[in-house]
Amino acid sequence: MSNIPIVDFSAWNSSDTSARLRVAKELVKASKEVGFVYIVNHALPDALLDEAFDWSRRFFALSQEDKFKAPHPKGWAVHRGYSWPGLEKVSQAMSEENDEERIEKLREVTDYKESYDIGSDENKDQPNQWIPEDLLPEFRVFMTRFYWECFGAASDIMRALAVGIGLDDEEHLVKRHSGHNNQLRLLHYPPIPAGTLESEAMSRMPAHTDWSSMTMLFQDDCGGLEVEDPSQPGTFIPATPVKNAIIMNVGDLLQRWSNDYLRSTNHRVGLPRLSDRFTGASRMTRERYSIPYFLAPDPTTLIECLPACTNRDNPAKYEPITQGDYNRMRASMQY
Ligand SMILES: O=C(O)CCC(=O)C(=O)O
Ligand SMILES: [Fe+2]
Repeated sequence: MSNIPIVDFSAWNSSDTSARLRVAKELVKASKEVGFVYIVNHALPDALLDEAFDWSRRFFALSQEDKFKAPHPKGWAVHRGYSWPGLEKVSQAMSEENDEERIEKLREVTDYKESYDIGSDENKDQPNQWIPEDLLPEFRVFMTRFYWECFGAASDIMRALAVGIGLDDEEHLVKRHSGHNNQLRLLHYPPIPAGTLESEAMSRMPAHTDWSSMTMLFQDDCGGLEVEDPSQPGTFIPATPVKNAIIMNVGDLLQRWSNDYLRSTNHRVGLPRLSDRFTGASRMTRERYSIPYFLAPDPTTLIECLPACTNRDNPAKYEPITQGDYNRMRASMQY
């Protein structure tokens, strides 16, 4: 079993003030100490999550030619549509001088995954790249609904975080997220010979932090997600799949916003954990599906130290920055 705390969210939507406060405090304690938490008894029905994974499987089962009808636009400015294995390279790098040479080096190990990114249709800066409707009828309708259902659940989590941090206004964080700047990502890690992961010739997803405000992650039963142990840097603990739980993690923006009170923790995806991870002579790993939902404030939102996270003895550590500027700084290294 892993050491990632589990928070039962059912009391959050009750009228019992002290039970609500308890949920909020538990959530913030986990976000402070580990940066990752399983949330159970949340607002998203099991059937909805099953359906999301069904659609994801159907999407990635389309032919390469069909998936290429909604390609991720070239460059880093628009993060929507289909990314084929090897296109994206996750890294911790920040944009600096001599980027080209550094990006070349980073790309030497391929991330063996494919993804499809979806946002709000009203976000004109990040136009969705839908596949033609007849290829997968109702896919767009479902994903649009799922996107907004996820935002509803995320809003509850943000309210609980605000209360747990001790902000006067429960809506403080929600008010800064209209929902139109979030990103829903379908991820598929195809089967791969275990040896190529072991020798690090390829990776599923190397260690990184998210630059969201927070992320909700859904995963299938394959396993492989690992979280850096805050008490032992460099050691990773498995985020064992818990059916229909939301794995919530704090992103870099919320860490910065909270003056490092909440922790944005390194995580990665490696070999499946389960005993049935390999098949055949070439030791093919199981394929894996996951669905992260990255929450981001609106681009003009100024990320400046939350009032409850600073005092005379603990001054603000970071300059205020808009979400847009921060995102540009990070995203330009990714594609
Ligand atoms: O696939 C996963 O479980 C993790 C994905 C992830 O960390 C990310 O997309 O940032
Ligand atoms: Fe991540």
